[in-house]
Amino acid sequence: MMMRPDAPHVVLASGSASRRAVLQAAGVAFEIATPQVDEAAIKDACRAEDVPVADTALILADAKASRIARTRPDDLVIAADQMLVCDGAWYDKPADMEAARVQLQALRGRKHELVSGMVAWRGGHRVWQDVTVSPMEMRDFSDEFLDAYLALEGPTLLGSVGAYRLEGPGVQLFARVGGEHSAILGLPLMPLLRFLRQHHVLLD
Ligand SMILES: Nc1nc2c(ncn2[C@@H]2O[C@H](COP(=O)(O)OP(=O)(O)OP(=O)(O)O)[C@@H](O)[C@H]2O)c(=O)[nH]1
Repeated sequence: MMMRPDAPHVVLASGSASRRAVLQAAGVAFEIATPQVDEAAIKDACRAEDVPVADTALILADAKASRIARTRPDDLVIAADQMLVCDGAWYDKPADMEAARVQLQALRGRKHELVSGMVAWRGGHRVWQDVTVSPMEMRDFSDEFLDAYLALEGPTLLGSVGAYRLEGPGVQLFARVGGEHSAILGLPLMPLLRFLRQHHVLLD
């Protein structure tokens, strides 16, 4: 591992397999803790109060990190939240495959943004935050393509805010994608790794 010998214990407060895989592949040693947070209720409240999408992502990430940090004051707790915005409308992880179809048809042929908020907590408070925006543009794919994609990927799509997985055949949905690959998958590594080096977790 690329960890400093005196590194604090790192905890990823997430139930996302994609985030876990991204951080593991980057050579960071960490423990997983899955926070119980009613994300939908927080999102609804933020939407009702016209909270900007980037602030909403940070509020959600804070909710996850603080739940875990409460019992681990000495650990470095990292959490993230990813919002999808298309022409001002917020989209969430689809509830079922029909919702995934409807969502992909809504995003087809249009631009959308993935807004990822990340926070780090230590000693009972936030010590770092980052917001990364990934500009995405879907091509105007056919219903025949969409049917084939949904049949191929199945329920794995329900764990993704966009109802797609860029790292698989989902890449065929796009005309162009912007920013870091890891940011699209839900954990922007460039800002996070920079912070981990600054916070004496990773070797510089
Ligand atoms: N595999 C994959 N996952 C994606 C992609 N785009 C978005 N996601 C996932 O979509 C999810 C966004 O929803 P969030 O509410 O931020 O996170 P979550 O899945 O609830 O997980 P928590 O961190 O526990 O909140 C994350 O798990 C992202 O990793 C992608 O292209 N590929």
